[in-house]
Amino acid sequence: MSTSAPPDISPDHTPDRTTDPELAHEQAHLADARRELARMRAKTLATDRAAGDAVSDAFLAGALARRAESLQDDPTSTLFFGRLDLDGSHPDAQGHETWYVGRRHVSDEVGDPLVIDWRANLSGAFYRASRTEPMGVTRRRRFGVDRGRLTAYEDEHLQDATEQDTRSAILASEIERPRVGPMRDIVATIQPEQDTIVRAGAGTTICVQGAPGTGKTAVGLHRAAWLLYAFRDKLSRSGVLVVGPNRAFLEHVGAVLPALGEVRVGHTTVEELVAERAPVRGADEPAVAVLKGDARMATVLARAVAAQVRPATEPLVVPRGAHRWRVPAYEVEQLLRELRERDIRYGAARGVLPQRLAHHVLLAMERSGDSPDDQVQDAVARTSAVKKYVETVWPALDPRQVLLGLLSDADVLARHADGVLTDEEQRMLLWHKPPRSKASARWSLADVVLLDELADLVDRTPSLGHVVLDEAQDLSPMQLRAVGRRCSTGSATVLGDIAQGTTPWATASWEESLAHLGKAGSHVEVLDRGFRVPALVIDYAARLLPVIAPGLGAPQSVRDNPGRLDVERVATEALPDAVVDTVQALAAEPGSVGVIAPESLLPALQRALDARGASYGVLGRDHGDVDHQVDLVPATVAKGLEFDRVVVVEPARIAADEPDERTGLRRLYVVLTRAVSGLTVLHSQDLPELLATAG
Ligand SMILES: Nc1ncnc2c1ncn2[C@@H]1O[C@H](COP(=O)(O)OP(=O)(O)OP(=O)(O)O)[C@@H](O)[C@H]1O
Repeated sequence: MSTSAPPDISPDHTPDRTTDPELAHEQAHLADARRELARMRAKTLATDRAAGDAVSDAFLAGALARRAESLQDDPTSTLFFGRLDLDGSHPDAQGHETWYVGRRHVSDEVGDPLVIDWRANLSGAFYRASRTEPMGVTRRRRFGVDRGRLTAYEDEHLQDATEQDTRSAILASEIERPRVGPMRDIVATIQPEQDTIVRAGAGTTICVQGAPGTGKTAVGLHRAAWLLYAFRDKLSRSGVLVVGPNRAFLEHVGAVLPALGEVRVGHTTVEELVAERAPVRGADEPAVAVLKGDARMATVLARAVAAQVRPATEPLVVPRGAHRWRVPAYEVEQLLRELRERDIRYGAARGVLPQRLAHHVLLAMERSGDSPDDQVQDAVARTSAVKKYVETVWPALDPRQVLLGLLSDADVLARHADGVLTDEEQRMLLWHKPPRSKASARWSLADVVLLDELADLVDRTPSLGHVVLDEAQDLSPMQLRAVGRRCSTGSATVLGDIAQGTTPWATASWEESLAHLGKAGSHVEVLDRGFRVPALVIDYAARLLPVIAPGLGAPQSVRDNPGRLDVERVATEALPDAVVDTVQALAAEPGSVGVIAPESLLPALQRALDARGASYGVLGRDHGDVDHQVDLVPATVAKGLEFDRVVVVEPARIAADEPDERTGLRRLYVVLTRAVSGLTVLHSQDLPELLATAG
């Protein structure tokens, strides 16, 4: 590999930017591309917005405004970060030898591309071409950039057998940069194993198991952006959704897709996803929540809904003029049986029932010599006699009423749970003090997930085109079903790490999770190169792995910097001040600082920080609209986040706050793996045994 490295990469190889002709040539191409982008934008702004009628005009104006916005140049960034030189063998080369790869497509007046989108077919070679499979690439060039200027380039001549592979300094500098603010995109440095996941087809559900910091979240978000590019028509209609563990996480990752030009992707949590069914106002004991999240509940609920259809014991009688038309009960019963056997939702069957009954009335009319037409059938279907009859045999359902019945009445529950749940399990489910009505019930999150299942049994939940489900290891089978029904006709990207499962219902295997999601048999890919956590820190955290996830390995840190690890014991009463001292020392350098502590210690830490005039935010409480260098993070909120430097306070207590030892140590594993450059552990209690003993 030949390089021309900038001061910010390696001071030993500083090129003279003013005289390096190659860099000057590339800088000139960048200037051309900027000019053409400005031209494209000006043309869009000058486009006539009158399409004909007012609605079309408004639609066109909106589309043009969005396009103009997406064509806005960002002077702090460059329009491309890579270049491909191709031989004639690449199928998409179209006679061009040189292609520049960037965040968006830029073309000149006659339509010739100056920059191609990183998601275009051809760009795949930028990420995946190798010496063993050059994909028609003779030279791959990566650019070092600094504040909107090209500062360096690195070349790989993939078809030159004499050239040695060397480590990319540009990739290294990207990975080593101090973290500030929310997560950034990684388009310039997506790795080959990541790119394979990003570009998996629209119909493909893929599950990624990866240790902390292996880029799962980054890959999931880039996959969403790629899908929206490659299948724009289909997916912009059906929609793409990102589901993450909590709001703090969504705020951390929420800027990535807009930065890639995708502003219409929803970001939500499982809790928010099902919130339309009822507000969460109660909580369950862990054992009850585990049971309510068990997939067997789906069978109980399906039975409860099916049982709402009542046998037809009376004939249907429809008065019309001087006549009273009758459909005998056995005929209605036959009709109900047919509808029950069809694979349609309760509500859909109820919707067609009036017409079916009316049709039988019509048959009776015909038998008596009348010749009624379709309008008569419609009129009969709308009569109050038919409506009332439908209400008795196939009543309207409120999911909350059905669940209220199940959880408050032992007989009702026994009828539907017989052979599915044990007597003991049925006892656990029943409310000790049933609420008076569905409106006064204090539904727990697990209840609301059951309501979501019930709602779907009544009326099919619309499916999106694609769902990216992050931290998926933490979802119960019933929660996975809730997400799965939202991509039942689409596909999913399922991201997680079994070792980071911190719920009592966390999954033991991806095969199981995928089956509950409705995507059984989907491919599971493992990522094992760690881009976040430096070696010293990951080795320390990995001491927990044999207990929390036997069989799973630690990531191989690809960071050059081994990182810093300090473990310090202080007296209990001195702990808050020791935390503030450490935070102030760490905050003297650029980069974010996360102080991760057990919930119960937060008030004392806040008092100590306030007393010393420190400026900080509290994640999970404050909204992410203000960026603080220092964040106080309850241990339960830390999942998926990263900070340049992390202070973990009182690990033994973080572990002890969880319902069992394994979950406690898994929580600890999560918090110990948030650091990009350094980890400080401050404790007054003894450390958990696995951390205390040298690894
Ligand atoms: N190819 C890459 N180039 C540069 N940075 C990368 C790359 N892949 C991942 N990263 C960076 O590594 C860090 C960790 O990535 P990410 O948060 O996606 O990991 P994760 O596997 O989801 O971690 P966790 O399991 O802890 O949630 C992020 O800062 C991300 O930008």
